[in-house]
Amino acid sequence: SNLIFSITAESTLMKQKASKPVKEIEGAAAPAPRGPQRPGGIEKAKKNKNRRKLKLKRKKAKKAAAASKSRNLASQEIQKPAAEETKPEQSANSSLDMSMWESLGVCQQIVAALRDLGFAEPTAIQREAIPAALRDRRDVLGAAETGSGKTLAFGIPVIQRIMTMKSASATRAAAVKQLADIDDDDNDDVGDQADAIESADEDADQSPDEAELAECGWADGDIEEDLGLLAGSLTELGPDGQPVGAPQTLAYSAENVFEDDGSAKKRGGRLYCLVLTPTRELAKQVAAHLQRVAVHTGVTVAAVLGGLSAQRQERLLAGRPDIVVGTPGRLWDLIQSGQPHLSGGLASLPMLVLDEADRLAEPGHFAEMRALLERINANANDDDSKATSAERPPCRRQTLLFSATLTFVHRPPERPDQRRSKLKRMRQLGPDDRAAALAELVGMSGKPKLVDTTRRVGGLTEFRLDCEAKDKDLYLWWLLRSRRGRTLVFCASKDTVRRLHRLLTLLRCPNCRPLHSDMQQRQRLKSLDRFSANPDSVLLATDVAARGLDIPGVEHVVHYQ
Ligand SMILES: Nc1ncnc2c1ncn2[C@@H]1O[C@H](COP(=O)(O)OP(=O)(O)OP(=O)(O)O)[C@@H](O)[C@H]1O
Repeated sequence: SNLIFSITAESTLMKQKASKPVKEIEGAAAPAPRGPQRPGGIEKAKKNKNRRKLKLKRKKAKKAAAASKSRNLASQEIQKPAAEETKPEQSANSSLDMSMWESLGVCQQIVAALRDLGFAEPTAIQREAIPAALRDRRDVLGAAETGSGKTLAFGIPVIQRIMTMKSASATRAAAVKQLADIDDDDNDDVGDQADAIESADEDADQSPDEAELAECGWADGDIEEDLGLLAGSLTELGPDGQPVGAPQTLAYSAENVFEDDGSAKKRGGRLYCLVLTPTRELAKQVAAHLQRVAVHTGVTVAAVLGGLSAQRQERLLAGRPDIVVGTPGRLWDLIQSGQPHLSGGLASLPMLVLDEADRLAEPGHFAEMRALLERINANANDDDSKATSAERPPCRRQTLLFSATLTFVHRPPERPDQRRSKLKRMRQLGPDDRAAALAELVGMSGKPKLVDTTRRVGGLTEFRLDCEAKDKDLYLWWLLRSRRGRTLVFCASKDTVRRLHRLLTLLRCPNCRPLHSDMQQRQRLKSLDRFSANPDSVLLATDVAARGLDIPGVEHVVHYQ
């Protein structure tokens, strides 16, 4: 049958090929007969030549007539087929309803990129974190499981806030230019002028300088290799923050970064955001993700990775990307070596992101992360003191911390002096207190917005019941009496399972069965069967015995600790 199929397919193809030219010719003119040329038949050849000329003339005349006829037709009608051809590709995402993003306050340039990616709706963590970070400018502590879209939950507010800050800085620069152009001796508002000029000077100080770049070892050779790590788009923004003209996708090159007419200097600027990730791979992934969303915004992103040579890193950072993504170790090395974009940028860093903070808090990373945080926080404090002296506008840093779980604060980093007491204190904290403790560690300002979608996975609701040890049995009994449905009670030891089984049987708790590793296999299977078969039953189990069991329809899980 394979053979038959293959022949059928081929003959269909051949038929199509054969029919196509026929169809085309039918619509135009009759094909010229292609007979074999007999050598020596000059007369005949001449006749044939004349005939071909005549046919060519007729064909041209027909074509001209058709063209003039078509000119008289409505232009839309002529272009219709071409438009229809491109339509399917364009309409794939253009029909998406992006109103949910808009309702979160996401700007058009970012919505356009999300549309290109086919992301019609925000995920749960994005729905909650974006307005808090973007509209309310709050610090955010976000917890959501892997693959839930955490990168854009912090990435969108970061990119959009940078757009706003850059636009404000462009407005200031324009104001300074205007002021410089006006020769106004009677200007009362001298203070304002001075402020505007000062901020313009700050901007100018942060522009890339070619001599500085040369010092950093910039050479034309490897520029192409860097393109994948430093990319973005260029959209000129007007004073109102809206794009002027069509967005241009940028492929960075030597020309458009350093040898243009000065626009590169305008583009390169301060460090707006530092994103810390625990691994190189994640840094690369996060940077790529942010770049895709920033494609129409003019915001630039660079990943500083452990595997890159120091020279290449210097070159990347010499481009003064708005966002730098990297691991704490590598970033700390660069800061210590005095890398100007990073060291200078920390002095008044507007935004800080900790991605996968639970892993960043592990001992392997924590020493460097703490050093980095201390440096950033020290600078922020310096900045605050300057702000009060009215030399500069106050710059409150916004911190966004995301993690797969917030439970990592159970395992705080080693602090030899306070180790025991702090551990003990953390264990006693509830989720909100834990978040607050973490916020304090990172140096978050105010009360951060806590967004934890892990507590709501699949409609799961988690409660904790605090009580005296002597009242634990009473509360368990109360729980089992007040909540009907299949209930699994995890116990820490076999002895507890035995004791609770005896107690609950005495208290006439119905359909209560034990499960632990000292039981015979037959008894264990019986307990499991009864529990699975009865929708209103209780299984008292050690976590070792019950691990990996897949029992459908469990209504309640109790951790008897
Ligand atoms: N709103 C959305 N709609 C559809 N897909 C999305 C949306 N947001 C993110 N994604 C996609 O979901 C995938 C997971 O996103 P992301 O990497 O941000 O998750 P994560 O929570 O950070 O996971 P991890 O912990 O593994 O890093 C990515 O491929 C991303 O492109």
